[in-house]
Amino acid sequence: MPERPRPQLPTPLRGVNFPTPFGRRAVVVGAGSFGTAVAVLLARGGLRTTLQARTPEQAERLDADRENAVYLPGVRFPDALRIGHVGDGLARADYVLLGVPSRGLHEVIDGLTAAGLPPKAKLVSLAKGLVPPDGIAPTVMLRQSFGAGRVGCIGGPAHAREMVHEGAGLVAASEDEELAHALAQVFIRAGVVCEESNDPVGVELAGAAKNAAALAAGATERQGLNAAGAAAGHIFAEVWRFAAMQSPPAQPESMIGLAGTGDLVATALAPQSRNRRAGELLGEGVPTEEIPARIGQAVEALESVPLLAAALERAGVDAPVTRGLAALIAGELPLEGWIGLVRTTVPPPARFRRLGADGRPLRDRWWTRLARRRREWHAARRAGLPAPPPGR
Ligand SMILES: NC(=O)C1=CN([C@@H]2O[C@H](COP(=O)(O)OP(=O)(O)OC[C@H]3O[C@@H](n4cnc5c(N)ncnc54)[C@H](OP(=O)(O)O)[C@@H]3O)[C@@H](O)[C@H]2O)C=CC1
Ligand SMILES: O=C(CO)COP(=O)(O)O
Repeated sequence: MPERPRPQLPTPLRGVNFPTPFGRRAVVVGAGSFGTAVAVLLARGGLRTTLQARTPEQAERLDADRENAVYLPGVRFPDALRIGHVGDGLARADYVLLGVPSRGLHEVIDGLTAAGLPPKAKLVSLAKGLVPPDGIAPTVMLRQSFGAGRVGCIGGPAHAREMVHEGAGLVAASEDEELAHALAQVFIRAGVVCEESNDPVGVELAGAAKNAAALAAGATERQGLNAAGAAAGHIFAEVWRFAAMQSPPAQPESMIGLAGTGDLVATALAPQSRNRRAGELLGEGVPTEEIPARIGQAVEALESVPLLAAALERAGVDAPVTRGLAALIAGELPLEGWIGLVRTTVPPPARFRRLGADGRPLRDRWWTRLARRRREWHAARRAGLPAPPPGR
């Protein structure tokens, strides 16, 4: 695709002026399609950027070709973009962006200090999945080791190739305002819209939910588009209930804005979407273990959905559709059972709460709680799934 002139986007007006990050050093770890695309933008946006491939051989190839012929063919590297490999380490980096799929993040995060991460360097996850084995959001894992002020993530509709040539709708999220602003400024300078958010976990859960919802829709679309839409809607609502329980609670804007609904539409409509395609293959009866090789790239939802379902269950969230999708992926629920589940699940009704004299909601009456529990028990039984945890 030829390079087209990129729009000059205005830098958002703001009350606080932070120093501009231009000229500082960024390292992108992971030279897949998204890591490569982000590195191209950072270099274009004025950061002194190095893209680190996994091996010296891969790095040599990328540098000789000045393009990533495996993961992002046809995108020429800017002259300013340097190429290296993870063995080069991270000394002198101001920003380290992690462009590896979530299943590899644990290993990469554990190795950051040994790789010479400078004490003030900021860490930014690009992943849209959860980190095994506990299924935690990447920025939660990063903040446990490095503190919330150094950590951020990127979300939003951003297919790699289109982002480089035409733009995307990015969200830069961090609990640190300066970091969110600095990242957004670099992307805007590179010609790509980027919203600033202070809700990194909400943005990450929105990204994981959209991949799960796209896979669910793909697995259901042959049976009917209403069913596909219902599958996606149930999953969004179930993950949202979990997101609202986080500390600090996720914000609704993360789920309904660019990072959630916006990215879901981009993924569901994209002919090249890996997550939706993986769902379609499941719907055609292809066994889960054959799907990654057929797609040839990271399919986040295949690994994140089981982690998401377990996390929702641990948190006591009623999530029959996410649980059913995990069971479909594990081969424990046949396709007909999955479709039946999607077609018959009724979301919990709104809670019409009685208010006490102090204006606070009173606990539900015992028969209301019993009726809710019976409904959930019957839904699980119809789908052939274990009964949901009691006590909600
Ligand atoms: N592609 C896209 O359009 C978008 C992707 N994302 C997210 O970005 C993340 C990465 O996805 P994407 O780039 O598409 O994935 P790809 O499958 O295209 O590439 C993954 C890359 O990560 C490398 N890698 C894996 N483990 C390591 C490691 N331990 N050290 C160094 N490199 C490693 C792989 O190297 P090797 O080739 O050696 O295996 C490969 O280069 C995912 O979470 C995805 O959801 C987000 C927005 C858009
Ligand atoms: O996250 C993406 C676009 O924002 C890419 O989604 P797929 O991995 O399904 O292609």
